[in-house]
Amino acid sequence: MDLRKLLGHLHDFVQIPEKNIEITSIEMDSREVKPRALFICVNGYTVDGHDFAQTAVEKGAVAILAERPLDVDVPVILVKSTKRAMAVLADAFYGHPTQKLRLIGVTGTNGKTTITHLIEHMFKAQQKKTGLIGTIEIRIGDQSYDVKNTTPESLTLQKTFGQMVEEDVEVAMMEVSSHALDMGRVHGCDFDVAVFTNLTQDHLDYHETMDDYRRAKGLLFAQLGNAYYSDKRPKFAILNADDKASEEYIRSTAATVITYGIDNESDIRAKNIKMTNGGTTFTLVTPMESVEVTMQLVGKFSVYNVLAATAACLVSDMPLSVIVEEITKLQGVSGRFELVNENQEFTVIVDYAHTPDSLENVLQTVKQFATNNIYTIVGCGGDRDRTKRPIMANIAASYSTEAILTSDNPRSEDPEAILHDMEQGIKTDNFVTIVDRAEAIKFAVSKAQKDDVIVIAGKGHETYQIVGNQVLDFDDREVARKMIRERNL
Ligand SMILES: CC(=O)N[C@H]1[C@@H](OP(=O)(O)OP(=O)(O)OC[C@H]2O[C@@H](n3ccc(=O)[nH]c3=O)[C@H](O)[C@@H]2O)O[C@H](CO)[C@@H](O)[C@@H]1O[C@H](C)C(=O)N[C@@H](C)C(=O)N[C@H](CCC(=O)O)C(=O)O
Ligand SMILES: Nc1ncnc2c1ncn2[C@@H]1O[C@H](COP(=O)(O)OP(=O)(O)OP(=O)(O)O)[C@@H](O)[C@H]1O
Ligand SMILES: N[C@H](CCC[C@H](N)C(=O)O)C(=O)O
Ligand SMILES: [Mg+2]
Repeated sequence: MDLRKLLGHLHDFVQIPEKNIEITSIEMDSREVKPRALFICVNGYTVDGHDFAQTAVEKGAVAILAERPLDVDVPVILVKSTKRAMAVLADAFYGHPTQKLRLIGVTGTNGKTTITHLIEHMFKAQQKKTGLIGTIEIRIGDQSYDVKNTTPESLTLQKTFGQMVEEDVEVAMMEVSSHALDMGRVHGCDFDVAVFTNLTQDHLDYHETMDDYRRAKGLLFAQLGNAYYSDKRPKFAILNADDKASEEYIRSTAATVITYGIDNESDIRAKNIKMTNGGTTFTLVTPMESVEVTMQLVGKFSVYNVLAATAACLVSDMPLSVIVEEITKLQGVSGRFELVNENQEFTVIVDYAHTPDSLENVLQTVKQFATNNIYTIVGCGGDRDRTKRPIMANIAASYSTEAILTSDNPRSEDPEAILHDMEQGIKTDNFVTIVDRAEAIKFAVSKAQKDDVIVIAGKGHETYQIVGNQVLDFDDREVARKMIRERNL
C-alpha cells in the first residue's frame, strides 16, 4: 500500500513524504518487523517504542511513525499521539473491516464475557458466521486464537476484523474494556450496537477514581453514531436501566437508546423472577409482547446478562420467538458458575468473580439454594486495584461459613502482603489464610460434608497462576477434581 495514501486517512497536519513509499505491513513491536513495514513507536508503560526505531529500520522498516524526531535513515512521520493515529491507520490499512460486518461491543465491570458468549450462541444457532473477541479467546467461526488482553490494541484488533471479513463473518461481538477505551484501542471500530452491563468498583489502580472509570466506559457510547464513521446504518445503545451510570450514557450517545432492567421501568424487562431446581424462570416483557422464559442459568445477574443479550439480538432483527427458544438452551460460559462434578456429595462451583460486586452476586445466588455450609476460596490479583482487597474478603466472610483467603495471580507483589490487605476487611474469625491455592482448595474439599457448597472464586477459565514473572500451570477446575478424587480414595 502507498504510505502517502494511508496517511491521508489521518486528517491531521501530517508531513506527507514527497515520494511514494510502499508498505506491506504495520508493526508496533520491533521484534515483529518485516521488510517494508511501517513501524509505529508507542511510549508504553514499561518501555518506550521510540527506543526501538533503529532496530526496526535494521529489520527492514521503510518508515517510522513517531511522536518526536528520530535519527534514522528512513522518513519519520510525526503525529501528536501515535496510539490514536495507529487506530485510524490500522482501520484504513485493513480496509475498514468493521464497516463490513455487524459489530456489537459490550462494556461494563462485570458480565462482558458472558454476554458476548450468549449473543454468539444466538447468532450461531441462526447459522450466522460469527466472530468473538474477549477475555477467554478470539474466535472466528469455530476456530479459536489465544489472546493477551480482553480488548487487544488497535493493530491486532483491526487485523482480526480484517480476517473476519475475509472469512465472511456477518456478526462480531467484542468485549470493550475501560482500559481499551481510555487508550484508544477501539478508536477505529465502527460499532453498530453498544451494550452497557454495570459499573461497580474495579481497576482503581488504573483509573484512580470511579468518575474517571465511569467516563472511560462512556467513551463507547459517545463514539457510537459519531460522524467519523461514514456508513448510515442505525446505531443502538443498550443500557441497564437499573444502573445509575446509564443516565450519563443516554446523554452522551447519538444512537437510539434501548433500556433493559429488572427493578426500573425499561424497554426490555424481566418480572416474576423465580429460581428453580434446574435454573431460573421469569416473564420477559418487551414493547411487542410478554413471554414466559425458562433457563438453566442461575442468579439475578444472569437474568441481567440474558436481558442485555436479548436486546442486542432484537435490534439485530432476530425474532423474539427465536431468542426465547435459544435462551432455554443457553449453557454457562467456561469458568462462570461452572460446576465441578466428580459425583461428590457436595457442590463445587468455579467462578470468575474478581470484583466486589461479582463476588457478592455469586454468593447471594449460592445462598439462595445452599442448605448447608458455604466455603469460599478467594484471592485478589497482585499489581491490581488494592482497595478492593479488604472489601472482597469481607464479602466472602459475610456470606460464608468460612472464607479461605488465598493467592490469585500475585504477580510482582508479595502474596502474603496481598493476603494481609485482604484480612484487614474481616471483623469476624470465620476465615483462614492459606497462601498456596492448591492447599486452599484441598482444605475446603477435605472439610466439605454432604450438601455443602464450595465456591472457588477469581480465576474461572484461567489455566495459570502468575507468580513474579513466572506463569505457572494452574486450573481451579483441575485442582478441585484432583482433590476430590484423592479424598474419595
Ligand atoms: C497497562 C497496559 O495496558 N499495558 C499494555 C501495553 O503494554 P506496555 O505499555 O507495557 O508496553 P511496553 O512493553 O512498554 O512496550 C511499548 C512499546 O514498545 C514496543 N517494543 C517493546 C519491546 C521491544 O523489544 N520492541 C518494541 O518495539 C512494544 O511493542 C510497544 O509498542 O501494551 C501491550 C500491547 O498492546 C498490552 O498487552 C499491555 O497490556 C497489559 C498486558 C495489561 O495487563 N493490560 C491490562 C491493564 C489491560 O489492558 N486490561 C484490560 C482488561 C481489564 C478487564 O477487563 O478487567 C484488557 O483489555 O485486557
Ligand atoms: N451482570 C453481572 N453483574 C454482576 N456480576 C456478574 C454479572 N455477570 C457475571 N457476573 C460475575 O462476574 C464474573 C465475571 O463475569 P464475566 O467474565 O462475564 O465478566 P467480564 O466483564 O467479562 O469480566 P472481565 O472484566 O474480567 O473481562 C462472573 O464469574 C460472575 O461472578
Ligand atoms: N481482567 C482482569 C482479570 C482479573 C482476574 C484475576 N484472576 C486477577 O488476576 O486479578 C484484570 O486483569 O484485572
Ligand atoms: Mg471478560
